[in-house]
Amino acid sequence: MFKTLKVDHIGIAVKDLEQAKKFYTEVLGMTAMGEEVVEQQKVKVCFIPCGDSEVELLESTSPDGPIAKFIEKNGEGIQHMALRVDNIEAALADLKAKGVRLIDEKPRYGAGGASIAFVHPKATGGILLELSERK
Ligand SMILES: C[C@H](C(=O)O)C(=O)SCCNC(=O)CCNC(=O)[C@H](O)C(C)(C)COP(=O)(O)OP(=O)(O)OC[C@H]1O[C@@H](n2cnc3c(N)ncnc32)[C@H](O)[C@@H]1OP(=O)(O)O
Ligand SMILES: [Co+2]
Repeated sequence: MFKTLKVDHIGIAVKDLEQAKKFYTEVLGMTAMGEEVVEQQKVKVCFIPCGDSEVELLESTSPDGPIAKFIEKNGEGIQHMALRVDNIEAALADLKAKGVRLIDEKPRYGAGGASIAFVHPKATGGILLELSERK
């Protein structure tokens, strides 16, 4: 069994992280945390905490990365939603047993050392869903 605990973050695809950050810090007065490059996902990310959740700004590090492809097709905007789960292995096994279309059958490295896995938008009613377990 697994539990879905909260909205961990909302992932926003941006062309220029530095530029995008300014709205949240200068206009909204939020505090941006450090940046991290997640090679496997071909992204540079920056988290901006907001209460119990976070805004995740994502800039592609490669023209063939998922964020670059998303922006090419849709322009900048919300690219995924991440839900925090207490046990990602159990969650993936449960969703697989229910026949849910998974992008990742095994957890992968996520920013800040999280274990993450993506569920296909076709299985969720149109949202790219990230499951995230933080130790
Ligand atoms: C590291 C950090 C972290 O938090 O730790 C992250 O978040 S990394 C975040 C970046 N990494 C990821 O996003 C990895 C998971 N993403 C992926 O594997 C891929 O982006 C993907 C499989 C969702 C889509 O790949 P693709 O663009 O080549 O596929 P297609 O363009 O053919 O899209 C297939 C169908 O899904 C829809 N679709 C594609 N992307 C999205 C999206 N972000 N939200 C909602 N729907 C989407 C398309 O409109 C299409 O629907 P229709 O057929 O009706 O037109
Ligand atoms: Co994310």
